[in-house]
Amino acid sequence: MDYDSVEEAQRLVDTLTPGSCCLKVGKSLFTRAGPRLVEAWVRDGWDVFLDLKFHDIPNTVAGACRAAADLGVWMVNVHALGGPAMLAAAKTAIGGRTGHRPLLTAVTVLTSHDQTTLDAIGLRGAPQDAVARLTGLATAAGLDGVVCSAQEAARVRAQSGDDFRRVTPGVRPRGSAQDDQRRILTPAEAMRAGATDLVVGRPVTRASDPPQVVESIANEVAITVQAHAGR
Ligand SMILES: O=c1ccn([C@@H]2O[C@H](COP(=O)(O)O)[C@@H](O)[C@H]2O)c(=O)[nH]1
Repeated sequence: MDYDSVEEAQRLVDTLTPGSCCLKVGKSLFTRAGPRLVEAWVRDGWDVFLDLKFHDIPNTVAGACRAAADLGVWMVNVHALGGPAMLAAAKTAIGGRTGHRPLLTAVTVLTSHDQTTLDAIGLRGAPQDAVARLTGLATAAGLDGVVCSAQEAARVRAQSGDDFRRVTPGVRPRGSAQDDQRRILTPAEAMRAGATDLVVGRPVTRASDPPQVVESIANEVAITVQAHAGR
């Protein structure tokens, strides 16, 4: 839901049904529309992924996670780069709740990053090695999964098990623009690689017929899952 206006976002939501997909609210729409829009979509039955990627001192991140959980969202995330103490604080804030408990995932290496970016910011090794290190931190802290590129999904599953979610942005249907993403796969490739949740933004939001693109991605995913089940 990376739209510049609530009206545009709501226009797309009105063409979709909960169950066909989830809604991801990130920094741009949240900064514009705030928590009331998230609450309204939750009330309407949507699973909302609040993608605010909290990254701060442990106490602040814990407070932000509690606030996100109070909105009733389905999933919330933090940056694994915040380190073990911050991840533990986020886990305690969410895991210690009675009642609604959102899934808690950690961003490993942004899908817009490649080797050149990691070298520039001083993150050691290849992107897949940094993803593995940060997945180790998220797993040790008891999180529900990580955000990574689908290119690393198989390795994350091997490292942390089937139940540990692999949430994958950087998904691009064949023929669509790569934009600023660097580590990408198609929906079918992402499913085959072991992604559990596909994140698709601009290929949908910038399409002339967004609901048609959502349907076509859902079909591609369903066909891939069926083919996999038949093996
Ligand atoms: O590593 C990451 C983590 C989050 N994102 C977010 O996902 C969407 C992707 O949008 P596209 O338009 O499909 O590129 C966007 O909201 C990012 O903030 C990510 O891309 N990579």
